[in-house]
Amino acid sequence: METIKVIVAGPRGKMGSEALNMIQREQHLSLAACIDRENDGINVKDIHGLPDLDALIYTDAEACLNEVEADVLIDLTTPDNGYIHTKLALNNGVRPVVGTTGFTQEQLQELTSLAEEKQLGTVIAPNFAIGAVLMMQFSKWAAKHFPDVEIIEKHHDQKLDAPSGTAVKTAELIKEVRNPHHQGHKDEKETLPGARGADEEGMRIHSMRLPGLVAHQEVVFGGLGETLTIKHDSIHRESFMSGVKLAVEKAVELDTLVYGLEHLLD
Ligand SMILES: NC(=O)C1=CN([C@@H]2O[C@H](COP(=O)(O)OP(=O)(O)OC[C@H]3O[C@@H](n4cnc5c(N)ncnc54)[C@H](OP(=O)(O)O)[C@@H]3O)[C@@H](O)[C@H]2O)C=CC1
Ligand SMILES: O=C(O)C1=N[C@H](C(=O)O)C[C@H](O)C1
Repeated sequence: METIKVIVAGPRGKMGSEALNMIQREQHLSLAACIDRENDGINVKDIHGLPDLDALIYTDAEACLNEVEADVLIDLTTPDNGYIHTKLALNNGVRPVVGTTGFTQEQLQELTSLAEEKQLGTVIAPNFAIGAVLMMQFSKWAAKHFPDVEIIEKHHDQKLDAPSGTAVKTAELIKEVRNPHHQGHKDEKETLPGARGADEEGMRIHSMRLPGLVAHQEVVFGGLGETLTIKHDSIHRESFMSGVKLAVEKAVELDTLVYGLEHLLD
């Protein structure tokens, strides 16, 4: 397999540092550069806590994507910056692999059109953990039989977006098989606003944020005299890295945008 040259945006972050470790472990991946918010021009290996990899850090994303010869950008930053980086990558012939969540539907549509226009493989995956992808697929299957469903996602308290990208994607998959309808009593009233969570075509989504959590989701279905709970827990961010690696390998073969890792699995 040819070496794939990768730029990582957000190298000091919880996910970005895991991605650097993964690149260091994989012989067919090499780090071409990093996009960070500080330490312009410094080598990655000179930053305490980051792996011993030879590549310059850029604080100017545009300059990095313009100057550095790279095949793929892995973006693990924030919703606003991730969107800007993805557009810059596509406009500079670099294939984006995006784990960053919190993009709007309009942004996703715009990026889909841009990837198609440029014919550049792009992977945007709200969750790279294989177990989470299965949890979402199982939930879509269950919703055919149990149309009353609530999603409870639980994350660490540094998370910027709510609901999580995974919860949004789960709801989208369920909506493909579930007819919109109100859940709960027709005269139900919230005495504390928000008590029933977000309302997505009648399906409720609840977001919990606490220190100590990593990334967890339960999809609870209710039927006559029974409930079904489909649950996934990421207890370490290593759980996402086999999916990131797969996305990088597939991005260089694709010529359109793929939204969700399920499209890359057998
Ligand atoms: N798809 C998936 O499987 C997963 C996705 N995620 C998503 O990945 C993203 C990152 O998560 P996480 O690692 O936990 O978050 P962190 O806050 O730990 O990391 C984000 C990093 O991005 C940096 N950053 C912010 N703006 C820029 C910029 N303009 N240029 C370069 N770097 C920037 C931050 O720097 P600073 O510290 O200076 O602000 C920080 O180091 C989130 O959107 C999260 O939802 C997370 C886990 C799994
Ligand atoms: O911010 C996180 O941590 C995570 N974000 C993604 C999301 O929004 O779904 C994936 C995973 O849940 C971890």
